[in-house]
Amino acid sequence: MTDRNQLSLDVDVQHGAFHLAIACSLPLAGVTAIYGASGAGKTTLLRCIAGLHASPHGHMHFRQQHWQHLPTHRRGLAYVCQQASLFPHLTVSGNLDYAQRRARRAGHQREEIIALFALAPLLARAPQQLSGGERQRVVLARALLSQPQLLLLDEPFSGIDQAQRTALLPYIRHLSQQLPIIMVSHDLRDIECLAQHIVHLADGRLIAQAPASTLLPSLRAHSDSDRVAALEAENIRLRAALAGQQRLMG
Ligand SMILES: Nc1ncnc2c1ncn2[C@@H]1O[C@H](COP(=O)(O)OP(=O)(O)OP(=O)(O)O)[C@@H](O)[C@H]1O
Repeated sequence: MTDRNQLSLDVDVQHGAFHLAIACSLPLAGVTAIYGASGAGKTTLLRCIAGLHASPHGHMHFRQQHWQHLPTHRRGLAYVCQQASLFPHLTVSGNLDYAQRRARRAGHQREEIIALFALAPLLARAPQQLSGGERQRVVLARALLSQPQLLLLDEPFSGIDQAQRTALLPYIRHLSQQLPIIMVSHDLRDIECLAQHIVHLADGRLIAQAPASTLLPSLRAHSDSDRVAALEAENIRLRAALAGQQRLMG
């Protein structure tokens, strides 16, 4: 049996040529960030936790419950995928009502959630009338209406601009004081702002996991040198293209 405050997992998933094999225990407090480059397997790992990818030979324990063979809807979690959408034909209020009707337990906290996400002025609007940040607040509120024990967020800031991102951060920080969050991100700024613990993946493998304060300095140093290398490569490409054009023009 595992610690009550940990999610312990051992997953092994093959997607064509991609192989994810991860065994670790994640703290169930605050925000745990799953970090890595594009294609590292972050979303695949999150979907395994959600029960959306089967890993028949592994194991998964959440607060001493066996999750290995439990379907998604019985795990008591909420999963907010990248660019999660709202029903376009329903207002914000209608979207929340729909989620509440589908919740397993009787929802008594609708008003609380509306206040928490400052949604009162938006209730009568259609999803098309919301900014990206407002839409994300509704998506998070909708996820919370199911009263989850764990919230999974896949790139919660994708598709929204810097100002909206800054406005959304305190909502997620506040939520993380109420329930554990596991968040996928490839952006160290988000992780710095939110995460207490980091799981670093590369090519489907666990590279490191540690408290954010321990791991962030080395991740920052790596990401700076990656950025410099990418800029240099772009510079070389542009100079070669320019030289080619000059040759063509004689
Ligand atoms: N259903 C699938 N079938 C086949 N290959 C898949 C499937 N899902 C993901 N992959 C592949 O698995 C690898 C990991 O994908 P995943 O989405 O987990 O990476 P990621 O780290 O979340 O990347 P990103 O940051 O770009 O979203 C990728 O090479 C992807 O093409």
